[in-house]
Amino acid sequence: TFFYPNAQTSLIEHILVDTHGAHSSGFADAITPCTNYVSGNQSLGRTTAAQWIRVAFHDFVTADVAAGTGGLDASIGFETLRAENSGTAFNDSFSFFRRFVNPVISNADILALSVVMSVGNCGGSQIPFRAGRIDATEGGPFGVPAPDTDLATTLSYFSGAGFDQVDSIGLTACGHTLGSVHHGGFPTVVGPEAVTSDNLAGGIHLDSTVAVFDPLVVHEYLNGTGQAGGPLVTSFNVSSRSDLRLYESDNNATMITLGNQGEGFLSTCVGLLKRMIETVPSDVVFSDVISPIAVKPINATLDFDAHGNLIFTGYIRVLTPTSSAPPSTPLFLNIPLSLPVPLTPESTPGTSVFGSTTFYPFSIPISNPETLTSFHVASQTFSLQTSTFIVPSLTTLTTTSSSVLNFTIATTSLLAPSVKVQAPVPQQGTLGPAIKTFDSVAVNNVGRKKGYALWGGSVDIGVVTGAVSVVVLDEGGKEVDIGFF
Ligand code: HEM
Repeated sequence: TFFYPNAQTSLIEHILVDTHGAHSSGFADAITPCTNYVSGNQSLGRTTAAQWIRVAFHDFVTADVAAGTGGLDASIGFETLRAENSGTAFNDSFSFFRRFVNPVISNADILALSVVMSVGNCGGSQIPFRAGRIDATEGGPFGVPAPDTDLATTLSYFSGAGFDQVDSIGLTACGHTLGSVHHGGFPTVVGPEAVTSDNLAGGIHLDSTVAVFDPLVVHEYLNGTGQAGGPLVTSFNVSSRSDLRLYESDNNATMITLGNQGEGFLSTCVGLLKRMIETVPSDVVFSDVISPIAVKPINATLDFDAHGNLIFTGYIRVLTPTSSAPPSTPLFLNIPLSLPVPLTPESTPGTSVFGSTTFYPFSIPISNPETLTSFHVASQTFSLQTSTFIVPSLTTLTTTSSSVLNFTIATTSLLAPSVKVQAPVPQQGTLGPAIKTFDSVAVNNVGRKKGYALWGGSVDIGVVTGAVSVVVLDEGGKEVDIGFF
């Protein structure tokens, strides 16, 4: 499959941009509307968008930036039984994230992306997202501030993660614009009187707009209006007033500054939350920022149709910003030595905070694959290779409890291709999957078709939690083609 600009960016951009309507990834369903609780009954009074941000905070704050360890590495998945990680948020989130983890999207990247998505889809501004986080294989150190943690200890936890007092106040205010403190999990902060028939976990909102990422928490705290900063300011239990201690620690100077920023608070939060999700172990190499792609080939690949003919198939997705009119001129796909192929859009668009998306399916017969070195659409050129491809119609992953992958690869070369298969699989101690790699998978010649040699192989993977990748490598170990099943 031809991924633009590469598999990791393309698949993450899909989660970020294809949020609603046609071809959505399903990720944003969990936080749509932003009051939604995806892991249980709506009457519990829990909200998924808020949970995701809190989970990322707990993963981050035990970082040791001086040592270059910890941070956003999904170690939190192994730490859910710790008292400092009280509440259902951690297992709720990882159970939902699980199916989105694959060989090019780590648990930690999904967790970081969940922050970007909660903030960006619930009223906040877009946090630039970079990929490449590496998952921890075990729990990390303790050190998450709790409601009864004293100020000095709280500040020392933040400082270990690279955040000074001003940063810590700002980050906490940004986090506490969404969600609640629940009696279920925090009975020493919120009393049993919060529990009602439509609020069974007894959540008291941190500000009056529980599901809107806005500056209200700061204003309500400063003015004593609405939720007055929330239960961590107002708790009946003085020792549980951790937000009050933190906010007052510089005589409210930082909170007043944040209040004076008005909507500018949202940019402050982008900066702080970006730093939070980019606090990672020192061996992480980040990708470029993954931004919405205007003209995007999707699932573009060579394949054989039902009659055994070679086709070039897939979609072109065109993203139209909310402010502009949808594309009106017909779109053409140009391939070398052929007439332009007019593309007809699907009737259902996709929608997102970035605008609307129009999907143009294509399936073009190819008689001279050696000339298909690039294709052009909407004045953009995409280069590709056609000497080796994983054949989608001849590749299957059985989705019974134990999965078997049967794949077929087409090559112009008569040498057997070198194949690596990777699969997300369950692991002990966390709901986050681990990636299992099958190197140098055996292949057999299974015939010829349209000038290609066909190679078949099979991998008995066992339990699989998400998309499995097949990678064809050249002699130098460089990726020639990759497909997901
Ligand atoms: C002194 C530091 C902090 C303390 C002691 C603290 C403590 C807490 C507690 C006890 C809850 C209630 C959880 C529940 O009932 O489910 C909570 C909720 C929350 N916290 Fe913090 N927090 C701190 C800083 C932060 C930071 C820096 C962020 C993120 C940037 C954050 C994000 C959240 C969010 C989004 C919620 C709502 C969760 C939900 O509704 O499920 N917190 N916090």
